[in-house]
Amino acid sequence: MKVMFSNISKQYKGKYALKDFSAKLENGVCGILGANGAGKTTLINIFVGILKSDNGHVYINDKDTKSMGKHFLSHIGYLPQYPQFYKNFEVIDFLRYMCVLKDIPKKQGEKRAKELLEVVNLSDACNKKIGALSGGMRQRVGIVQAMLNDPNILILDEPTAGLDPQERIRFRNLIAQFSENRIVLLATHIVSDIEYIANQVLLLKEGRLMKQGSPQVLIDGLKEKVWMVTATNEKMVETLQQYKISNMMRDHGKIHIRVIHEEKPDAHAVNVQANLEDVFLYYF
Ligand SMILES: Nc1ncnc2c1ncn2[C@@H]1O[C@H](COP(=O)(O)OP(=O)(O)OP(=O)(O)O)[C@@H](O)[C@H]1O
Repeated sequence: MKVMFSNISKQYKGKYALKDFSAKLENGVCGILGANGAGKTTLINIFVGILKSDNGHVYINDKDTKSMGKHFLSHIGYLPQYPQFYKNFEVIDFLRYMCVLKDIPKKQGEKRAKELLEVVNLSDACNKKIGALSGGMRQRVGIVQAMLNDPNILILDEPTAGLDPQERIRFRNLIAQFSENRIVLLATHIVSDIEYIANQVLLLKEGRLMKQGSPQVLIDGLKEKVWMVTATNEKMVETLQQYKISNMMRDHGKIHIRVIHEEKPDAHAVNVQANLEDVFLYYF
């Protein structure tokens, strides 16, 4: 599978939400990482056809999606940022309903729904009302509905918002599992959602693509730019004012400060291994 975004722009009231966005995606997990308001949802909405761009094109396997008509949707599975569920529906009835909307034949849909519920470990909740599920279980129902039509592009907009750490890890593992032979496009501002599973990361800032690459390539770009400074209270204030700080920890009366800076911030500063969170802070 190949997806190409070509020079996509979108303005709201004269302000760019997305400007000349171009990128190529291939099979695997692609994380779109950006702060609030960076343009992630705008990009996704344009991709799935909810929103029209002012300029630009999206291509799937070199075909312009504008020329693909309804057929385009058979490629797509989509979990929106704020999915709406019918709380009084049982899980299985909701999935049957989604099959109807997606034009999936009854028998095939039923089989697929049950298989997917098993994969996401929700078989036992099949006849539970959606309103009685936890946030994490509801998100898993969301991913099942997105996968019903066996899409080769799965699009997830902030899928782990509101999940506890255990559910977040479970969800992350599921996404990694679903990324075999398909493109998973995952928008988030939570670095840990993609740090370990993304093959490619797109850093989006104020509607523009700042940087793109594998997590390792992005991390390597910060080589010798992340430092550990051990400080006293007095020096801590000075360091906080002067530098970008990615972490701070007090330990036995000392303060360990993680500084992101081009040059050694202090004679005793020690160079440390960068991580994706440092990359995020460096560019934002
Ligand atoms: N319907 C709209 N009308 C006006 N401005 C909008 C509209 N939708 C989005 N915007 C603006 O476009 C910019 C990009 O918004 P978008 O929702 O795409 O960002 P995001 O990265 O998804 O943010 P978040 O992480 O908060 O969901 C923001 O400045 C936002 O205020």
